[in-house]
Amino acid sequence: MIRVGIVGATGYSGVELIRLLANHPHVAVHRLYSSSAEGEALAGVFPHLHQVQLPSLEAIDPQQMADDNDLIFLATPAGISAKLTPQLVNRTRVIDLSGDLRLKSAQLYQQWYKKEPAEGGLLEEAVYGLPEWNRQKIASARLIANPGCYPTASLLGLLPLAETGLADMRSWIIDAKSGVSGAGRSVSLGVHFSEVNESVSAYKVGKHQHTPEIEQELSKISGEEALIQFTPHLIPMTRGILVTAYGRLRSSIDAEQLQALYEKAYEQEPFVRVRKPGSHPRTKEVYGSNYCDIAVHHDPRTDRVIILSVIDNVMKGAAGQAVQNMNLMFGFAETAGLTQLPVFP
Ligand SMILES: NC(=O)C1=CN([C@@H]2O[C@H](COP(=O)(O)OP(=O)(O)OC[C@H]3O[C@@H](n4cnc5c(N)ncnc54)[C@H](OP(=O)(O)O)[C@@H]3O)[C@@H](O)[C@H]2O)C=CC1
Ligand SMILES: CC(=O)N[C@@H](CCC(=O)OP(=O)(O)O)C(=O)O
Repeated sequence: MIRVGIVGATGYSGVELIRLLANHPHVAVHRLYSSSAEGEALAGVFPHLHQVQLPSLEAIDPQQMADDNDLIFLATPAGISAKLTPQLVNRTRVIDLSGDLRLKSAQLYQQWYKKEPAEGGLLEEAVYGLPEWNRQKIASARLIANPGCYPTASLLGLLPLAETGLADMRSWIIDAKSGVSGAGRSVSLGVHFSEVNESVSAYKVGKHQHTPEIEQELSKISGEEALIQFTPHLIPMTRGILVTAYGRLRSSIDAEQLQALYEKAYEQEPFVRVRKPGSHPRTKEVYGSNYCDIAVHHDPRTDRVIILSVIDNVMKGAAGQAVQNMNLMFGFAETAGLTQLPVFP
């Protein structure tokens, strides 16, 4: 059994990590840390955890945290990991769920997150934790930058095409919709029930912090500079992301070839399911699971490729993917603790 500590256990990704790790065969949830509720029981924050055996919330003390845990998950807002990780990484392993360590360029981080970047050495060392495309590096890493929720759905959808060199990497428009849990648990007017319910809105148009992350990873795999148009929308539901991506190819490919390309790319992957032609995945069909479901279409009239990709933002978009990364880092079965089927209906 490895000893795992979670910082940010009182948040949505943190409590989802607990749900997954409570049933993990090789993990003990050893320590929980909080910046606001030290000394309290987690069940005081989350009554659904009443009578579940869990450690109480402790103050954040990096020295002690490194001594006490084989792995620390940082399920904290942007800006925290940049400060905590340098004190942890030489002494324990770290999986950061925030955006602090995903961008290799400190200047891009500053520009899109409007915060002080982590030191250069950390940005260089952090391994981008998208297992389907970076499995080997993850397995030997001591520091993982867990991908963002929108990038996870977008990249799993686009990378098989990006890899072939067939796609025009400056032509892609990514239209994405997210449930409200993507914004985390803290209260704000933007996620107030009466403002979100029965309404759909775009936000951060042309300014969303996941834009450079998606471009960075598309560029890495395609070998050319990707430039995307990314627009996120908020939808009145709790969990789920639907990405609809539109792009052009440099040379024509028919629908059967496109389908075969995706089926081959993901045939060995436990968590990516390529749908049959004509099927349109719904967020409900991955709810509560670590699956990403993808469908690919070619519209011969406009000569555009349309990719649909759905995930549960708290699972494959955050905690589920973090557990998948942990499994790889520690040599456990990749699916350990992650075999839940989607909750349906
Ligand atoms: N929700 C989602 O779908 C996704 C979230 N993420 C990322 O994961 C991270 C966590 O997100 P999420 O769980 O939604 O966020 P929440 O807002 O739900 O929870 C974040 C937690 O961080 C802790 N925290 C706040 N300030 C500090 C601080 N100064 N020092 C230490 N801890 C602090 C809080 O716990 P306490 O008060 O107990 O310290 C809080 O409960 C974020 O970086 C987010 O962007 C990534 C992908 C998807
Ligand atoms: C619905 C909603 O608000 N979603 C959040 C998801 C991003 C997130 O979780 O932040 P990082 O991945 O950058 O850490 C947003 O759009 O900012």
